[in-house]
Amino acid sequence: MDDLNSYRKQIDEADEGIIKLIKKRFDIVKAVGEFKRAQGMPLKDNSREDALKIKWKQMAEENGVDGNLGLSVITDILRFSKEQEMPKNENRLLVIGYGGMGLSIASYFHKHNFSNVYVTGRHVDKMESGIADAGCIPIKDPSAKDFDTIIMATPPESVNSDIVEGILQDAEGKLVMDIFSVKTDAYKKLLDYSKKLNFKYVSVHPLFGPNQLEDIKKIAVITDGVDEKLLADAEGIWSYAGFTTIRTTLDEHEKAMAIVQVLRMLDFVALKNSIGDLKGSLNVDYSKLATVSFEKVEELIDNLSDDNDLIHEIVSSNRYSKQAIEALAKGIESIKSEV
Ligand SMILES: C=C(O[C@@H]1C=C(C(=O)O)C=C[C@H]1O)C(=O)O
Repeated sequence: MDDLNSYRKQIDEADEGIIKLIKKRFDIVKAVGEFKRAQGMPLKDNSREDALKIKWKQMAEENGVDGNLGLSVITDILRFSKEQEMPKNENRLLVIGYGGMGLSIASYFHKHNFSNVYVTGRHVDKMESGIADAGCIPIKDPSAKDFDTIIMATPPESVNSDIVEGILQDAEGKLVMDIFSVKTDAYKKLLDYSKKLNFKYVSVHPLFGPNQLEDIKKIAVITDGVDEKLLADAEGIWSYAGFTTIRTTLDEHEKAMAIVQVLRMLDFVALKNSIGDLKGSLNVDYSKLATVSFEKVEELIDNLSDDNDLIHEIVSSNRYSKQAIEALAKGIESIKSEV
């Protein structure tokens, strides 16, 4: 037993050494960050990062450690390293809406260098602990005057609600962004408001769901009628936190969503219905023999079919939905003739 304790003591010492060296590395990275900012250089340097990854893999192997472990350690270090380099962003963000997307986005901003992230909503008092757990500040009856940027993480129909109207009344000169997945009625209404109330309006669409923020964080930014300076300001907010922004026109977004959202949703609904039908007519319990791939597909279908309102909203508001339905029907027809 004494031997085990003595080994563990040595392991603990080695671990402490690792942490201390990581801290030493972060301190140097911070200094690099200050140097680069003073020089006006970009903080991230992809070629240096690639070279480090190759070097760490080699170094690990030369020291009898699995090269993949070396690679995975430096990849993690680099991820945190850039956060060390970034100074806190003092932009005062107000997120309206504490649903899945609102809270995920607010918490992501908080975790990635934004120090002032406030969240509001109709029953914000009931959500105070959830919002605080996400590192953000719950606020009741906020005034837009106290913020720089307002992100509307609410359903599109909220543009007609007293709470949103109340906040926007005071938003003159502020940057307002919605994250609606369909850019039709609510988008037009916000556009009208922005002209009447003189706020800066940029419409964006996160191309991920509330539980997917650790993966790819792509955000579509609608460019129609937005000048370059305002576009850059809006993109700057997202990219500071590590989101990737993608410029698109309203029409290109609609067309792409006819495939990415409408076609996929209809296809899944059709698949769900036909799985049910075939299960009935064959009278088989297929689930016990389901493959991993099938289970993945079923999970996607289940996630989607929980949200009939969303499907309805997306399908009914996209002006290319009819074409998507025709394409789907044609796709099935062509299978029939091939088989
Ligand atoms: C510290 C630097 O800045 C960033 C952080 C790096 C690191 O942690 O090693 C490497 C490249 C940059 O993305 C640098 O350029 O050396």
